[in-house]
Amino acid sequence: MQKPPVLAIDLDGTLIETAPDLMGTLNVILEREGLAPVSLKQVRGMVGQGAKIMLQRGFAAHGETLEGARLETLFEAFLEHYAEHIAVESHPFPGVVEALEGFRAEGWKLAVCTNKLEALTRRLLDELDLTRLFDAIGGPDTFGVRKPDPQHLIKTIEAAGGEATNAIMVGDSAADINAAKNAAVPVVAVDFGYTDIPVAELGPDRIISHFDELAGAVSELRGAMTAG
Ligand SMILES: O=C(O)COP(=O)(O)O
Ligand SMILES: [Mg+2]
Repeated sequence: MQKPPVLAIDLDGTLIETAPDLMGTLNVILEREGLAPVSLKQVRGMVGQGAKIMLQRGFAAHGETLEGARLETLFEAFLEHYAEHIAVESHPFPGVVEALEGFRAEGWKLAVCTNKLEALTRRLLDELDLTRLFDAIGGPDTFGVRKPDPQHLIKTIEAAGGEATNAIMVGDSAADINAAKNAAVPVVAVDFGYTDIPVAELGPDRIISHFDELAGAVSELRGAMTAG
């Protein structure tokens, strides 16, 4: 029997506007270390490779290299503070819930494929009452691989009950687009997320500016898949 189609979706900057809360915690850590806060605009270019890299980028913005034991200590502090402040301002982007409910009604399985740690992802989705929408959640620690490694995407799709040959990825940054390309999964990019490089330069198959454009983009890609 054919497996159901899977929509695998990135979290930060694609499903959820998390930058304000990520910035809040990053700035608490920077202040503790005697450094000035970073702006929301800066943070939007730092997210996508996981919180540890974001923390390093926050220090790099001040010309500081953060590594070794100090990195690990501050990363622990970051996780502790962020877990307690994960849904202060974070909220789904407009149209997310309606669009995803539409896909579910049509028989799609939905999966989150994120470089945010799985426990934090679950906590955030629980707080926003969104966990119910997803058949699988794959963080970088769930399978021990992280985007742009294609295995992160492939294993997440399989955990949702599907297969990579019958799936579509939605994301906001190079990690997402490259993971999808590496897995030969068509990819839709949102242009309102977090990336230091404009998504148009990263070669996604489609670009959308609102979740109400997702169904149209996906059916175009499905048409191309069956035609090809
Ligand atoms: O935590 C991050 O930096 C990135 O998370 P994302 O993969 O959901 O964008
Ligand atoms: Mg993202």
